[in-house]
Amino acid sequence: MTRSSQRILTINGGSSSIKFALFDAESAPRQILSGAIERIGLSDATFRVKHANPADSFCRGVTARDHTAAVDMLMDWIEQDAPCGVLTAVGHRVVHGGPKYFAPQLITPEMLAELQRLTAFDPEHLPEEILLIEAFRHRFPQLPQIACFDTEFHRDLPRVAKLLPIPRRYEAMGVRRYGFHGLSYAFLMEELARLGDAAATAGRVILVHLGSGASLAAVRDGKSIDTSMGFTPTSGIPMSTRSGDLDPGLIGYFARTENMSPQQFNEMVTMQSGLLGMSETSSDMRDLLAHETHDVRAAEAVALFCYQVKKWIGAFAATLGGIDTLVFAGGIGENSPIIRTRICAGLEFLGIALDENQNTTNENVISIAASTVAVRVIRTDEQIMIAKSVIRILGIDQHGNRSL
Ligand SMILES: Nc1ncnc2c1ncn2[C@@H]1O[C@H](COP(=O)(O)OP(=O)(O)O)[C@@H](O)[C@H]1O
Ligand SMILES: CC(=O)OP(=O)(O)O
Ligand SMILES: [Mg+2]
Repeated sequence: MTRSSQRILTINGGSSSIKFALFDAESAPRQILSGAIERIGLSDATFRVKHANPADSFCRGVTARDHTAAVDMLMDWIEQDAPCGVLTAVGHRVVHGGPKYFAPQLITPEMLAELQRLTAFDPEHLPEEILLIEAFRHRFPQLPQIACFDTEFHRDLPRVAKLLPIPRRYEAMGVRRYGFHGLSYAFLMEELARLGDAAATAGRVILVHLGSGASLAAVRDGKSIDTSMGFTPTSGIPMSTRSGDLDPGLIGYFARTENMSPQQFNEMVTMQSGLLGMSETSSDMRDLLAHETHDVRAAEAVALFCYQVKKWIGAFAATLGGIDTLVFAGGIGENSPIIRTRICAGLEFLGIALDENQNTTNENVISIAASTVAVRVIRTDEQIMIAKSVIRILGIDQHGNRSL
């Protein structure tokens, strides 16, 4: 088979979107296109593709009433229209692997059965991710599929950061802190190393991933030593629609006063809270920034978000014994100077000082030269991390040939 004809598809399935990318199947994968089906389940769902060749790029309204319809649409497009070549493998981001799965690996029927069992660990991500894997298996039964777990980066958290202060017996059932956004964090650490930031291998780094889901990681000498998300991705800082950490007493309070069931509580803290819950208008940070001057709810949502991120940076500075490098990533972290300014305001005592000109234009380094902390903005890329794992696991060489 010729070098250019083989492709790897990477998939990042979320609760209302399927993001994907196509790569050349080569030892150093090159992205050919990226795309997404978004707003699945809503009347204004879209299917968009971004390709180096504008003629192959598009964004169109589609009917995608659920994930089954959306993945069928994606597979039809791959079979019929995509500048796809021969699909060699599919790599999936799988948010939770529970206590059993961390390293990227070939998806087997046994793993799928175990992931089904684990859906209680992450009912917001796993059911859709399993559905996507099953759909590809059904349509392309010979195609190898690889799972890349978001928990791997935090696999060796120190014991004190893994434990939950609840009765000990639950730990044996896998109830502990895991941490997520690991593909993004692994990419950021590779980028730091590539940029020659010494803290990437020997130093104290705080990674701040602010997307729809958002979390922070404290990294010492290249290893995650704590992270803001725990047992599920609902914990930590407030997010687009997730609450982040809450007083556990609320569960009993709402059960008594509102007759709220566990399912309703879960729905509230995952889908109706965070920026959306506080603002009562939007889960999108851009909307809130546009309305904060005339809508106190938007202003308070933004203020609480920045305050919580600042608090976690302070906590992780204590955990690490100081900071050498602070990295902002994710849709908010990469694109919003005002949010970065508000988060960093008052952190001068830690050695963090932003260069407002550099910050305003989203430069790679946004701290002043005299700042003892290098503050960076890095465009994260979870898809390339998946593609690299697929290539490694299938033993694909520089000519696109598989050895495994
Ligand atoms: N220029 C911007 N200013 C502020 N927020 C932004 C900007 N661009 C994107 N965002 C925010 O980024 C978030 C989405 O981040 P992203 O990493 O794309 O999410 P996902 O986790 O779904 O991949 C949204 O809240 C969006 O408002
Ligand atoms: C782990 C997680 O929160 O993922 P996402 O940001 O895609 O929701
Ligand atoms: Mg995300």
